[in-house]
Amino acid sequence: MAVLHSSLAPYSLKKLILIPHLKPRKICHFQAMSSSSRPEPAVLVHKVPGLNPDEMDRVSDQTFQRYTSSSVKRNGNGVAIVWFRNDLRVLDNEALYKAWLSSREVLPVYCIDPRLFGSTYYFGFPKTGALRAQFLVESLFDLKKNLTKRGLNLLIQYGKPEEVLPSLAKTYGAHTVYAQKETCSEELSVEKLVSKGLRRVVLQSPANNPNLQLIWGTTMYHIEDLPFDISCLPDVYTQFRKSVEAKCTVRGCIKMPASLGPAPSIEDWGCVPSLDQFGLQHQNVSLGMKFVGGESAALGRINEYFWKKDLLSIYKKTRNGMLGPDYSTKFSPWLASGSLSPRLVHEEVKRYEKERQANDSTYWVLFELIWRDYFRFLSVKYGNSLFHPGGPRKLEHRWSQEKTLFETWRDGHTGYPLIDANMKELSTTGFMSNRGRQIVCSFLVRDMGIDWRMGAEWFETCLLDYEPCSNYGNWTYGAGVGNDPREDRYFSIPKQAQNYDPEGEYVAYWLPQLQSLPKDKRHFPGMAYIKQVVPLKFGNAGKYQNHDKTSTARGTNFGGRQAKGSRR
Ligand SMILES: Cc1cc2nc3c(=O)[nH]c(=O)nc-3n(C[C@H](O)[C@H](O)[C@H](O)COP(=O)(O)OP(=O)(O)OC[C@H]3O[C@@H](n4cnc5c(N)ncnc54)[C@H](O)[C@@H]3O)c2cc1C
Ligand SMILES: Nc1ncnc2c1ncn2[C@@H]1O[C@H](COP(=O)(O)OP(=O)(O)OP(=O)(O)O)[C@@H](O)[C@H]1O
Repeated sequence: MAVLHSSLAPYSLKKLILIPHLKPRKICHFQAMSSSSRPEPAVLVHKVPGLNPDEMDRVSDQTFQRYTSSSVKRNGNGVAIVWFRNDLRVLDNEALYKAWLSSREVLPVYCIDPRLFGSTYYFGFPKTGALRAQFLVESLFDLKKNLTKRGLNLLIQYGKPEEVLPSLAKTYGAHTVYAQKETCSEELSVEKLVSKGLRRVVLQSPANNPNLQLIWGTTMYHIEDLPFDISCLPDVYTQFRKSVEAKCTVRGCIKMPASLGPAPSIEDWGCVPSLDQFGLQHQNVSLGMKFVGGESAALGRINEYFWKKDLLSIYKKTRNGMLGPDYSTKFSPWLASGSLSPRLVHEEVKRYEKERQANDSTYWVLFELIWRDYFRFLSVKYGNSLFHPGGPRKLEHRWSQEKTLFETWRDGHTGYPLIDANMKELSTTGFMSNRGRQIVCSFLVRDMGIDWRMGAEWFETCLLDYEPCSNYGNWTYGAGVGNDPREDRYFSIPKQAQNYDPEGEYVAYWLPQLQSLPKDKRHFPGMAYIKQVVPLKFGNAGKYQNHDKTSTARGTNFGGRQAKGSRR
């Protein structure tokens, strides 16, 4: 399978794949592996959230108090395991809550599954890039801290869940493994294997009868509250939104007990791993935004965006921006890892509307979260077709898989500053604005004619907020193979540049060589910049355009899993 980027070669996790139970080297202090022990970068990097550690602790403690109840009573027996997946939080975590209710002791576990550090399906990119891995490490560290504060801890195990969990269930005599339900085939197959592994435990020691309980928890609207059967989910977003808004209510957050302990007695809970244990090298964020992983940071970001800076009240006017932390909520990395519950965001929006103001902007954050729900539910309805070239609509289209051309897009060398700046932001920070994502998607698919799955898989590698449903859902939508009622949604670069970066500030931030140019030349700098690798499909960039068909990058196709892709 082709691995594209020679500098990404150390991503392979051969060591861990060969020795799945490899004991991690101990690094017990987060400082030892965080960027804070490294030299400060020379240029300004915005930490998100921008709160200092004391403020973050205070905000997190206050939010925990608000969503905690002392009146819940536990009435279970024995040991229950919580298998943490993409729900790396304590608040509003139904799997954790149910495990606590049904037991006397809770064992929280996270499995570092080597498959997460393998390759993407068709094109062999790293499945998890270094920036998202760092975000995961920070999230685990924070989860361990928050669980410990509540009388538990987090057992971090190296290996496949289907091997780790049955073995733990047997050792600790657990009656149930609780986990958040996933919806895409890779995760569903792991769920099946875990169930199978637990059944084997029953055969080996019939007194011990552990089973897997999967609990819905990723969306704002609960799947059981939808006003239609999931097989009848409306295909068009607006119909879905109107239907749920009219007929469903968002459930309130689960109030968690103040103490979740005790945990079974375990001598060595282990430490949070460092990046080299995933076979990855630390990547310093040198420009743009550095997101801090974990539930405490997520709660800090809500506080900063809603209450401290009052940005929620102007969200609808700013949300299409591209530069800096303030134009949008930036909740997505925490929502994707489950450090933040969408219901908690909903409840905080409602509290803000009551205590400060309700307007179009406060509503619009919920409107966007409904998009997130929509893509999640679509994955249940459409299954793997979300990942197939023809998408849910099974549309036939001949895509190019030209490697060299794709690489100009991936590396930000297309000759179009708006594309190049966005792609550089993605590889430097693991984030790109929603506006940017739509523009680079349209360019790859419609101007370059490249297979949308190459773009989607590159996003899968890089994004901090990577989440299969939103990523592949948006890519199929942008590529015209999803359920977009508008055919051929083309994003014209000159028009997007004029509307969303009229002064060229964004492109000059990411491409410093443009800073000395007059503002009106920054998007089409002609000879002062790289040659454009392809002409625009609906060009019209007038005198600024510098395309020359002979300069178009041409190269070989990818090896990848061509046959599999093209048969659809
Ligand atoms: C090609 C492409 C790929 C994408 N891949 C992902 C992905 O892997 N993971 C991901 O979370 N989002 C993805 N998005 C959606 C969107 O770009 C990000 O959610 C958003 O930019 C995150 O920034 P924010 O939290 O500041 O968003 P805000 O504008 O503040 O929105 C609030 C929240 O609403 C949700 N949301 C907003 N827009 C969308 C959308 N179009 N689809 C789904 N949810 C949305 C997100 O959870 C977001 O955090 C993708 C969009 C495109 C066009
Ligand atoms: N969490 C995920 N992240 C990324 N991709 C995923 C995820 N879950 C499933 N997929 C994708 O789903 C697809 C499953 O493969 P495939 O389409 O071949 O299965 P299938 O529909 O069962 O195929 P077949 O009908 O040939 O058996 C792959 O493209 C895989 O990458």
